[in-house]
Amino acid sequence: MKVLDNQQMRLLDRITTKEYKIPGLILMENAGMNTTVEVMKALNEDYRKKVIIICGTGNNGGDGFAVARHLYNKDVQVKVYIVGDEKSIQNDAKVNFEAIQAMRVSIGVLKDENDMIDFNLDLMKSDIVVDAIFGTGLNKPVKGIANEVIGVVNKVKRKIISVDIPSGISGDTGKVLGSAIRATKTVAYQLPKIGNLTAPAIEYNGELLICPIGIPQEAISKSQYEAKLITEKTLKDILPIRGLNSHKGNYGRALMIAGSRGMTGAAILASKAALRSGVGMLHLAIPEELNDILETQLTEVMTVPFQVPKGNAKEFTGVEDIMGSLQRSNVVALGPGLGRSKETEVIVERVLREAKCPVILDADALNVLPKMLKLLKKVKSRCILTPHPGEMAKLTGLSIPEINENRIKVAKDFSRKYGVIVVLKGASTVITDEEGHVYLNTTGNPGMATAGSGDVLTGIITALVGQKINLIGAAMAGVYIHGRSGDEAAKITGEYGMIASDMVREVPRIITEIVNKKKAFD
Ligand SMILES: NC(=O)C1=CN([C@@H]2O[C@H](COP(=O)(O)OP(=O)(O)OC[C@H]3O[C@@H](n4cnc5c(N)ncnc54)[C@H](O)[C@@H]3O)[C@@H](O)[C@H]2O)[C@@H](O)CC1
Ligand SMILES: Nc1ncnc2c1ncn2[C@@H]1O[C@H](COP(=O)(O)OP(=O)(O)O)[C@@H](O)[C@H]1O
Ligand SMILES: [K+]
Repeated sequence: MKVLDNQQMRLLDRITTKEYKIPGLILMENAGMNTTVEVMKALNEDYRKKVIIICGTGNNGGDGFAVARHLYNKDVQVKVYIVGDEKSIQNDAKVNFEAIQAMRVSIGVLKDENDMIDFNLDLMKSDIVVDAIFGTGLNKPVKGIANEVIGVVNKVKRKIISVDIPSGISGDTGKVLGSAIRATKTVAYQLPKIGNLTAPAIEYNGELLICPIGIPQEAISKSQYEAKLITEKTLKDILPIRGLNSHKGNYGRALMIAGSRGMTGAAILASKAALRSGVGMLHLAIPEELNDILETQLTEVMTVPFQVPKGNAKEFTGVEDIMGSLQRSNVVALGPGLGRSKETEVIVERVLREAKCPVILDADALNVLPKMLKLLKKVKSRCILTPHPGEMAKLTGLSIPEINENRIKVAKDFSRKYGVIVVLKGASTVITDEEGHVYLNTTGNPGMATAGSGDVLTGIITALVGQKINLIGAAMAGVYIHGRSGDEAAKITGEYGMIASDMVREVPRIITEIVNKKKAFD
């Protein structure tokens, strides 16, 4: 599904009205109708409940007036408040404004401090608030009366339904411009905007619903977009159905270089996740002293034990055993629990110089990478990097807040500069490729903020690349499946107590569910 910025959304609206001859008023009517359905659900057919609709003077406010009209017609107790000067209401919004005036819907105007007294009283008596102050037209920080209104609405703890985007959130970036409504539910129109899907806005949306408003599919298919949202439908085109006559050789021979003393768990989690994601054969390179432990834990994995020198890393001849295995592999992943030793540096450097197959770099491989960043450009195959914001900070020299405020830009710039795929992890994971394409994932939950969760992701992506899924497809499918596995695990265990192994357990079921739907579809 396409994800647009404000300007792209405005352009799509304009094309719909100009080229497809669908008046803006029809779109507004659909938007109003669909939002009314959500308000009715929130009312739960209790007509004693009161609804306050706060409208700005632009088209977002126009949608709010349309909602007011429909609710009033259904005998719901509605009060509309306008933030700003009603004289500046124009065009489609004006049509709806004049309609509710003619219908004698109760309307108040909020221009200054004095108007806040009645508003506050009404707010206390209300059950549901519809937020139609600003939508995609917000173009500067919220100040003055609008800022005050947002402040009191957030404090009063009512159910809040935001129209298109929580007011105060930039549709372009997801940043809070001054202050923003913290909604219970957001009804986004036709397509999500960047601001609906990127942090920090995801804290403000509440439940996000995407409602069609009648923009023609053809116009959508031609429209420009900033990013694509990864959905189950995306995966149906990525995950292959296994041939009846296939054998393990068809599903890849992956090499995982992971684990060190004190961090064998990372190697175990990444390996199990890879096996549970369908890789044909998995080799795990680990320091020889850990071989027995890992062989006992991982029945189906073949280990590649290597010698680690006691003193001088220059005598690290064990790296040749890893390189030997690398030559026979069709994907290599390195980093989980590898440690930040000199040996890790040698391994990462040798893999980057010698690998002919795709390379997946995570965790400690990323931690030592800043010393040899230029090598990324020399890799014979393609690379996927899976940093969390802390690792990305080391790779870019930016601070973690700088990264989190500009997640898409940071990932995109890095992908372009070094010619790699970046999976910037965290709530709403961003994936970018060498050509500047951006993909967003919204599966997952805060329960996944637990040690080992990233190792599971690396395992899944490795297995998918091993199964010859193209790299960007594997990254997309990997983060989606990983997030869904986290969501399933949270349903059983809850977010507090879930651990990375719980996610691994859910991975095969999620993949099967998606592939079965694909089979039914085909
Ligand atoms: N055909 C269309 O264009 C459609 C638009 N729709 C709605 O229209 C919205 C976009 O409408 P608009 O482009 O009119 O803009 P908005 O209604 O989002 O708000 C912008 C209005 O507020 C003012 N403004 C912006 N930032 C401000 C600030 N910080 N403080 C005070 N005033 C500020 C602007 O000057 C403008 O008048 C969408 O989010 C959606 O809800 C829908 O009705 C569907 C159809
Ligand atoms: N709040 C959240 N919502 C969705 N996904 C999350 C959230 N917190 C963490 N995750 C996911 O969990 C994983 C954590 O990975 P990482 O930070 O590398 O953990 P570790 O190094 O302990 O394995 C990432 O894939 C991340 O996207
Ligand atoms: K809004």
